[in-house]
Amino acid sequence: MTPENKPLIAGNWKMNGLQSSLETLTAIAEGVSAFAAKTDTLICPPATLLRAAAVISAGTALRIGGQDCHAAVNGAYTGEISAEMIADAGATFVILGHSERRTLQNETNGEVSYKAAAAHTAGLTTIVCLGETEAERKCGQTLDVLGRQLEESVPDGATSGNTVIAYEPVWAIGTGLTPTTADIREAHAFMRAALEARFGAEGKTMRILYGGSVKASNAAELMAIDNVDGALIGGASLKADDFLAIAGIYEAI
Ligand SMILES: O=C(CO)COP(=O)(O)O
Repeated sequence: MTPENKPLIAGNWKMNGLQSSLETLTAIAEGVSAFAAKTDTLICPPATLLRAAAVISAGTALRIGGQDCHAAVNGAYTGEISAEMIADAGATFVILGHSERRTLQNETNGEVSYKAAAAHTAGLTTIVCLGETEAERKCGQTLDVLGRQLEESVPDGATSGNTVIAYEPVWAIGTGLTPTTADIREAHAFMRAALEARFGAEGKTMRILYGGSVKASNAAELMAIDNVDGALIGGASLKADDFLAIAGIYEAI
């Protein structure tokens, strides 16, 4: 990582969060300042809370992101949200290609790449998610899948400033299961090499997060693995204490 690229602890609230959840966001925004010298922090709430979250976090170290955007700048796309709208709400990041979207919305690598290019144009930093299914892992295809997803989902023009990769094995999401340390090390080393081969120095410093059943009890061990530059957290980001416990682990390192 470059000096300006600290580890990133990011929370994905998925389809969770009402106006009352802004109390949690406020507690997180207040709490992360203690770790800001060593760690970047981000919460991606549902779209309905984006603007309020951006207002609450303004002036704090906490960054706010969307969970998806459309590839088009604007137009007749009922129900969709553009990258520019996310930026206009005050957010600076967007998660793209999450496996829940790849699976439920049949989102393809190509679509993720178009969305990422649109997000970069709007000035957003993208978190491009990838990861193998349980069946792919069992067939020994994990690295092939990661290589293809990286190649096809990350657009040309990606830099260490505008792009973060998140490795989220599909079978580890919300299950309490995580890959072994050796498996994560192998996957992240493989992705690092692929990013360097394609993006040179930028690929060397692009952050690669691990996601999938990250909790306060396993975060320190997971974040200590080579080429793991932070975490993308689902369930454990919904409670301020849990999220802050994870965001604080770099203080001890
Ligand atoms: O999908 C995830 C984050 O994007 C991970 O979810 P969990 O942390 O709940 O396993």
